[in-house]
Amino acid sequence: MSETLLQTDGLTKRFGALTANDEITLGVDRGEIRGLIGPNGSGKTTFFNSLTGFYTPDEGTVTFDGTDITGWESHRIAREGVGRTFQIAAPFGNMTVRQNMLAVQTPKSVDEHERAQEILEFLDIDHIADDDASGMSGGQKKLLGLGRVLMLDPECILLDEPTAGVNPALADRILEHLRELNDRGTTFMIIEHDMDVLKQIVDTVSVLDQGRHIVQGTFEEVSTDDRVREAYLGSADDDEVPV
Ligand SMILES: Nc1ncnc2c1ncn2[C@@H]1O[C@H](COP(=O)(O)OP(=O)(O)OP(=O)(O)O)[C@@H](O)[C@H]1O
Repeated sequence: MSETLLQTDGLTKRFGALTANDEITLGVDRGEIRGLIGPNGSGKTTFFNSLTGFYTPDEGTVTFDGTDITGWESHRIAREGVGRTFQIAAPFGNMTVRQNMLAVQTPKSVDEHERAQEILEFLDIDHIADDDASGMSGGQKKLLGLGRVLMLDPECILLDEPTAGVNPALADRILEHLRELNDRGTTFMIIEHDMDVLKQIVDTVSVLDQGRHIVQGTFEEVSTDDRVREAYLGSADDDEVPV
């Protein structure tokens, strides 16, 4: 039987009169790659923010590996084992790629230089380690964002559009890195608008619509579900309907 690593129960986040996350109950199994989809404004990024301490949820709980982490500060959640990347990867531009990696506060027991070098090599960006991070391409910045998350050796990583705006060759390499990390045991939850990317990598998909978790299943199950089609057709993004 599978084991749940990350669980939300009734997670709710409001902005004034708007309920951006409406009682979301969802569990991610240890070792899986879960996709998180939904039309624009359905609450995906808010969900990541509420899970990782960037927002304080109004109601509900978040449990990670059996520990209630609801309302914890983001750096404490990161140290507990939940990493996350952002839609817009924004490294410190006045620092080198390596300095960006070393800016992550690792536990004292870790040789941060050795770990940074290993990760830069793993992600194939070690050849630009001593270049200014501001000169990186969008895709390389996404890799650096992932690299910074890996400095804390997280058990679970939440990725916000890891291949958006990245050229197809580099996007394929990012997916390969994610698969390799998953093979080594890392659990992922991935927000991704590109259904071609999603179906290549996910085990299961959760769908949000207007803040609610409406459907969960395999990519095939979700993409043929009438509720999902209705959610997308009711939004401005008809071209994004998963088919
Ligand atoms: N800080 C905030 N203050 C007020 N409203 C917000 C805030 N963050 C998000 N919202 C609103 O909450 C709703 C959900 O937004 P969210 O960014 O989570 O959606 P999303 O599914 O990630 O969208 P997208 O696919 O466009 O990135 C939207 O109506 C948005 O305008």
